[in-house]
Amino acid sequence: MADTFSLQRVLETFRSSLSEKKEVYIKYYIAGWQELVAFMNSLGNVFSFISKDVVSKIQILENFLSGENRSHYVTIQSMVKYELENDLVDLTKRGSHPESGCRTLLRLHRALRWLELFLERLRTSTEDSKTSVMCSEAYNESLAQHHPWLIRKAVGVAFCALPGRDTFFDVMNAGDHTQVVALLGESLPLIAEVYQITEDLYAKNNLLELP
Ligand SMILES: CCCCCCCC/C=C\CCCCCCCC(=O)N[C@@H](COP(=O)(O)O)[C@H](O)/C=C/CCCCCCCCCCCCC
Repeated sequence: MADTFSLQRVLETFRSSLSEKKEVYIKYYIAGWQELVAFMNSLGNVFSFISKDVVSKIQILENFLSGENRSHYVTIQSMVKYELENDLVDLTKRGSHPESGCRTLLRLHRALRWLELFLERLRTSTEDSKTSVMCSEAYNESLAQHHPWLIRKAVGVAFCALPGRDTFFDVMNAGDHTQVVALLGESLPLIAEVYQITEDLYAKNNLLELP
């Protein structure tokens, strides 16, 4: 991973995550999240409880990717098939498989929806738009529905420490504001496609509420 965040690289990793058959490569999906975590770390310690959670989930998936059953963890589709066929997923309450690939990836999948909603707000924002408002609106429409009160409160506090819109645009390292907006316009359909493919797969297999 490079030192400085670049929106272009996030776009490339999510683009690489889609196979010709429209399956999602876990390796690149994780790489996209690693880029985003690097960005979040650059925002300061107030976000460390969030990035630690993402890093631990990335680590769980990386262990599957390099473990003895790695051939089943190439795509999200192959992972779901393998874990379901071999009863490796806690479907209704946490039991012998508390850290299955399916439930771990589901947490990142829900966060991807937050990202999509937030970036769409950023893309269409105006000079006086507040990142904290855009972030919390996107959060309330997505992840918040899956988080208990205490987490929602902590996340609300963290949002207040977000830098302004101009800083976000600069940190993306994608040129001037017009170029950033154009790149966001290119990135969002890709992120949305990866999200939708995963959502449909999880819905088809009744995996959207894994404990
Ligand atoms: C393109 C540049 C601009 C955007 C860059 C954004 C970078 C964001 C990077 C990561 C986003 C956060 C991902 C959060 C994943 C949360 C997964 C989750 O829901 N975990 C909870 C449930 O897990 P289990 O307990 O069931 O294992 C866990 O309880 C949560 C813990 C921490 C709170 C997570 C809050 C997420 C808030 C999302 C907004 C992040 C704001 C970042 C600001 C840029």
